[in-house]
Amino acid sequence: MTSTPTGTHAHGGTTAPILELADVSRTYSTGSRRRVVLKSVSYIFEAGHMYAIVGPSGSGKTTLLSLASGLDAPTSGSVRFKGRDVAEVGLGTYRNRHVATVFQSLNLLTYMNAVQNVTSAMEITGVRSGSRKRRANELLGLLGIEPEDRARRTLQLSGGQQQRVAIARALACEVDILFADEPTGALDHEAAAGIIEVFQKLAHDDGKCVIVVTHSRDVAAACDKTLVLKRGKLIPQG
Ligand SMILES: Nc1ncnc2c1ncn2[C@@H]1O[C@H](COP(=O)(O)OP(=O)(O)OP(=O)(O)O)[C@@H](O)[C@H]1O
Repeated sequence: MTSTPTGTHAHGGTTAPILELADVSRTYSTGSRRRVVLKSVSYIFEAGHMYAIVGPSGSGKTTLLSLASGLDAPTSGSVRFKGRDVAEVGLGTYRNRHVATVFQSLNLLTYMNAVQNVTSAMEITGVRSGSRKRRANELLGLLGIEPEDRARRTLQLSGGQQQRVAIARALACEVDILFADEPTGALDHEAAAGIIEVFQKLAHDDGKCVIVVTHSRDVAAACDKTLVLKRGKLIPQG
């Protein structure tokens, strides 16, 4: 999809640079061995767009997501949110207030039920207490979690249901950027299509920036832009 000079795109929403990777490198050192996973990666992500990051296993996709979401800091270069270095914003503030992440490992609180998982995340991001439970139920419903399953501890839910609860939790945070690492990995075709539709609405109707790491061709095809990570470089396709 192409942006017009006025900052609108084909879906009618506005676009604006929201996240910038500026000359970002990440090196891991284990013993005497140094491995450069990202080499001076620069890219500007815009609000209102959905991006796919693809690449071979071990190419550094999760590393890139960790840096962009403030979980990890680059060895050199900077990650900028709305023009400010996230180190200056504070990694904790950036993670809690401005971005939400669906991890491959989901990180659900398994002793809590689905609704509690969603509302506890809202508490951290400062969503008004009066509306939390209603919004949690709304999102879980949207993602196909039935009322009786919402009250069960997430440990008792299937892998696909847990993945959808993790997505509901991320959506509940009302942040500017949503990161997701293989968000459809545990889902069948129909459920995956539903998730993709939710992500597209989030980008195109609500003006969020959605960045998805995926091995799925279907997910990549549904995104506005695909970026390939290969030999430490991030290469836009098309
Ligand atoms: N904490 C770490 N310490 C040392 N090396 C690491 C660390 N995290 C990742 N690596 C290495 O960095 C490289 C990139 O890993 P990363 O998990 O980012 O790749 P990926 O593209 O997400 O892989 P996959 O598609 O298999 O999930 C790999 O060689 C990995 O072994």
